[in-house]
Amino acid sequence: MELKVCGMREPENIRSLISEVNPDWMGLIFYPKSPRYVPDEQAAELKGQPVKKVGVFVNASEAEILRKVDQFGLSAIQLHGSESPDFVKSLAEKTEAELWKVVSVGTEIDWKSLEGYLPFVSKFLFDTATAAHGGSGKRFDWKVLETYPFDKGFLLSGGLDGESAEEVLALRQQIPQLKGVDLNSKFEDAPGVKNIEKLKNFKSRLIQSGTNN
Ligand SMILES: O=C(O)c1ccccc1NCC(=O)[C@H](O)[C@H](O)COP(=O)(O)O
Repeated sequence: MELKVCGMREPENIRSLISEVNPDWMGLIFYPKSPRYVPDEQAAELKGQPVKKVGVFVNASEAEILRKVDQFGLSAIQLHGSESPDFVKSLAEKTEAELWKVVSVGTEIDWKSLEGYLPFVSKFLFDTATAAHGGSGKRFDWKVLETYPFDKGFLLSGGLDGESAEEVLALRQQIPQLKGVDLNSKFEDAPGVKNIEKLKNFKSRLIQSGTNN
């Protein structure tokens, strides 16, 4: 299973994350209204960190996204707003970075509306719909994923906590397209500061169950 730890910002905390947790992905939030917002001034320090970085954007312009890809050395772009398939297509023509489309989940999902993204995204990420867009610490009802109709892999997000590992693994038995998890506010000591022990514990629970691949 892939592990993404989102909302990182503090250099010391990032160094501990990489050396002690070694996630597949580290999320940097470029949405100015987020309490986890990463300002441009941190680019020089964060760009060289030895972990794949995914930038989180909410309805940002194409130029802004491409600038951050370069500045921060992003390997992936997480589109967390209402970006259209045409917007994603245009971006795909201009960057080598992977594109991830977030699906904000309320009570149901219109699978047909996601078809237009399929040629351009490497994965979907399902998160709980809230006014703040992300980082809510709230779960949605995972039952809506039981009818997931595509081969494309996806990440599960939204309110995952230390107790979620076993439930995630059980869900993966049902839905093999579930390729990984996205951890954020439930693993924080403060916005943008992760509790490394909690993350290590979660990861070891995934590994102990023998499916961390
Ligand atoms: O985390 C934020 O502050 C945030 C704000 C606006 C858009 C996206 C944001 N986070 C992106 C993520 O991928 C989070 O990990 C995801 O929303 C899950 O967060 P949580 O429910 O706290 O686990």
